Amino acid sequence: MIELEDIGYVRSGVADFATAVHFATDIVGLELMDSGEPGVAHLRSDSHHHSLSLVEGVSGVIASGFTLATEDALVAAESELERRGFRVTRGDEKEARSRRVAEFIGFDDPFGNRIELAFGRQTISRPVRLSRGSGITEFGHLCLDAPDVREAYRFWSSTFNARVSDWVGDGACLMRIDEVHHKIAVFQADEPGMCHMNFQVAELDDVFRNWHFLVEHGVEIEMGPGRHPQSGAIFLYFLGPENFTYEYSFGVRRITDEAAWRPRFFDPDEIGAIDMWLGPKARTVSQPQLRLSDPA
Ligand SMILES: CC(C)c1ccc(C(=O)O)c(O)c1O
Ligand SMILES: [Fe+2]
Repeated sequence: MIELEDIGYVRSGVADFATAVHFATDIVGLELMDSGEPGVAHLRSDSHHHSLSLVEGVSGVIASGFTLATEDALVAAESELERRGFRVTRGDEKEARSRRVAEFIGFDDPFGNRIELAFGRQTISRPVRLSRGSGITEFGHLCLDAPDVREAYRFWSSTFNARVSDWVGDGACLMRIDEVHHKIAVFQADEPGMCHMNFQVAELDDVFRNWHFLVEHGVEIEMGPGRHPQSGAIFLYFLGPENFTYEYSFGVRRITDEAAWRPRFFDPDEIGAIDMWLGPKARTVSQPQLRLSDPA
């Protein structure tokens, strides 16, 4: 069993680099860090150097990064994954530098999502300088696509310390690795990919201020504002360039009594299964418009 310390970063390829960087900064509000690498933009949301990297090239998610607590844990994880039959590669110095980590390994999960495990992620002491007043406080969670969500849960819970917090039918599984209701989610989709990347905001008002801002700037709102019955968070999903879905949310539940928590099963065909406010795009999970990464 490999103990994930935290979620770390998303690395995503973008064909139109300038447009994607403009969106991540001026629209989403992330801080653009000086990467020192042409064609790579690091976007900061919290005390870490970055949580999103945009890499000029082929469009689509490159990897999802997680942190481990120690170098020994990384070495042990490498052996453990190899023992389980995964082909593990170790990042070289240049690649580690680009991720602002000391060391990392990478492998493909059983569905084709590239996963990286890192040790020694860089912390920045000065406060974040958000590009606009979006109220972002941290990278909240990432949601991966997989064709079989139950199978994905089996992978995450048997390989890592991921525990299911809630299910939405067979369509979505929300998993925690610490007290936060979920930091990893899996959403049913035919292909591997990134369903969405979530950023927490400081107050409820930020969700609504951001909503107005996004609408005024012609950004496609995919769902919300609404409230998830699972984490209890007020959410807003919107579509960035190259089909990259962002989510802002506020007020995610913390599971403080680990022994007492029982995962709940929400029926995707039930009204309000993922939005207690019954917003137009969120009546049921089985509706095709909830394919967050595919707005068509
Ligand atoms: C619809 C997706 C998978 C979803 C469902 C529930 C929550 C939550 O409770 O916060 C999410 O963040 C989601 O992204
Ligand atoms: Fe989410």
